[in-house]
Amino acid sequence: MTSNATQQLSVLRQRIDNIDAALIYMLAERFRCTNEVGHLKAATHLPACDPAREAEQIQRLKKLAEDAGLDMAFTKAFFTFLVGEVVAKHKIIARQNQAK
Ligand SMILES: O=C(O)C(=O)C[C@]1(C(=O)O)C=C[C@@H](O)C=C1
Repeated sequence: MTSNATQQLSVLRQRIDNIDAALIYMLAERFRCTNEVGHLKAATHLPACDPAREAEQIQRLKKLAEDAGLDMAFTKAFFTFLVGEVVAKHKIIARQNQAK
């Protein structure tokens, strides 16, 4: 590898590290928010999962992904994985509430 290529790789990796840090902080903030939703749902006996809301979110994300030039299949898979984690956490909160 030339020293120019090494320098370019280093600059790109620094950008990647910054983006990863932003993603981690954004995800943590999203989970803090969904944690509040989980407590609200448990207290009001709402189901952990809301398929109608998820369908709306996927439609919205489809438009955002198109505009941003992000692959829709990846976007949907990532969203499905993320919401699956949220629903699992909602269910844990609901069980903890029932045990009180
Ligand atoms: O909005 C809700 O009702 C949530 O529980 C949050 C959330 C999400 O992570 O965006 C998670 C589960 C639901 O099925 C829909 C959306």
